[in-house]
Amino acid sequence: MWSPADELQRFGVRLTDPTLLMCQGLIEGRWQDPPSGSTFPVYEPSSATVLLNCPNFSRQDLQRSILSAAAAHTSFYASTTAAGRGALLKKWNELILANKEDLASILTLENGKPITEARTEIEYAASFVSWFAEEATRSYGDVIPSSIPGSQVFTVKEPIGVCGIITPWNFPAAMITRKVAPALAAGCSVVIKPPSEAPFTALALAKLACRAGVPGACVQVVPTRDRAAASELATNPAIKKLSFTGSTEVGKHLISLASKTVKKVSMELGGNAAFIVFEDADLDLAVQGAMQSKFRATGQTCVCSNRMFVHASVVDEFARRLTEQVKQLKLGPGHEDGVTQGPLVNRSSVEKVAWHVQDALNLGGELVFGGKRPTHLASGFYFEPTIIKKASSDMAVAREETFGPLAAIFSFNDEKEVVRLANSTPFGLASYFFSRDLNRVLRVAKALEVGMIGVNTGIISTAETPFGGIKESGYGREGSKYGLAEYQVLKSVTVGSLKH
Ligand SMILES: NC(=O)c1ccc[n+]([C@@H]2O[C@H](COP(=O)([O-])OP(=O)(O)OC[C@H]3O[C@@H](n4cnc5c(N)ncnc54)[C@H](O)[C@@H]3O)[C@@H](O)[C@H]2O)c1
Ligand SMILES: O=CCCC(=O)O
Repeated sequence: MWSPADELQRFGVRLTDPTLLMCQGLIEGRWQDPPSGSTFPVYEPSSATVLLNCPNFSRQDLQRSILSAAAAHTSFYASTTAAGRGALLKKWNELILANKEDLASILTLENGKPITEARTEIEYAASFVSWFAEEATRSYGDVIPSSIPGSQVFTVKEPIGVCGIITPWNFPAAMITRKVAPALAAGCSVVIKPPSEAPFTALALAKLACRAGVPGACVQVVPTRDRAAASELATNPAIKKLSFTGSTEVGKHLISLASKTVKKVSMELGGNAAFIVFEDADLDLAVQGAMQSKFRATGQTCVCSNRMFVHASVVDEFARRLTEQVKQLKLGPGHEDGVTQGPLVNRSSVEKVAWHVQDALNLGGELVFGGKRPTHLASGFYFEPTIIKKASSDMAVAREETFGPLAAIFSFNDEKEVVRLANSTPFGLASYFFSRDLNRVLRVAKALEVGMIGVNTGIISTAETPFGGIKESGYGREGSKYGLAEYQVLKSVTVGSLKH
């Protein structure tokens, strides 16, 4: 009998557990097809061919999913302790790690990232599950001395209810677990609308959650390509919390929809990270940080450095050393041995990078490396890792995130000037800077208007670090000791008329 996993053999991939690849949604606790029979194609980015067709659910399907998630939430919370939910998450974490190779294979096929990076993402995704397995049991309230004689005040934290989860394609596993794990830890149920470019990793993760013992109706996954249908998660009154990761444009639209029913909202939106190299920096460390923060996921992360500001006295040497490193990158299909840079996710992403490069060159930028689509990989969504010097504020790359492998190098002369340039964007997600001067480190860290800063490092993403932005990069924090509260409400209880 045909199974979706058979189709992967066309791409040279065999899963150890073929049942992880699901071409159905998980609704009302059951794996099912859309009543309409509708599907949409999901592409394999290195060949630009159809990987598989995914079920395309409707607004009505989302409505029944939300209804059943509401009933499931009530019994889930009533029948579990915090320790019990922690145990379910621990089991889920073990299953994710035990199935890392299959999950990474599915992720690479739908997203394009190299298999080594996909394995790292699965470990990163699992780290949120194990983190919140522990946090579940550390959700403390307060006892507050009352100003009213004979009264006592205490607080409890309760699950907010059904959560709508909408995630992007660039981290098909980690963006799911960073939201679902704290929601389940708090005792909520979730309805997930996975990215239509990469829905199969989310479905596989949900399958493992069910195997771990999470009730299917508490972790529903409803793929759809219909944006109007997906917006049900922002409008339906039974959804009490909307957690969205994606572009600022879509985030703003969803905030306005969610405001009609005053939902609690978390928004992890776009960035435009500055990466600053001061004259006193360790240049080799700065180049290493640039490689980590620029070329991870082929430049398609919200925390990717987008504008590299390098002090004029070291800019040529920095560009030379960066070019040496970029020459070592191997571009190709994610499943091929030794590949370090995969394709972009789709054609429009390639067009955006090509446009940013052309615009920079038209406005006086100097091409140092790359700059075009590679001719030997013409069939996929590829763009060469690219370095441009002499970037300036009038270029598109200065205003918008490229979301691709373009390192645009600007030069600067003094600290105040570069801090002003770094902050001159509506976005405020992440920044990086390199300096050996402790006073400068503290001064600049204070002055940068972002939610996350990397000092002398290009890696800032871990389960224990609060993840999130300010300004138009959003609000709310994921991961860390703050992540659980996003899925809880605080209730205060005043007990009066106490007799002594
Ligand atoms: N801050 C963060 O943590 C973070 C993390 C990853 C990505 N991002 C941002 O995400 C963007 C790239 O991802 P993308 O292209 O998938 O973003 P996107 O905003 O186009 O889509 C994100 C998700 O929203 C869905 N969606 C789109 N329109 C919708 C609508 N009208 N109603 C309901 N759902 C809708 C998409 O199908 C997808 O699942 C970048 O801007 C990136 O910076 C931010
Ligand atoms: O793309 C944004 C998320 C990436 C990360 O968690 O480091």
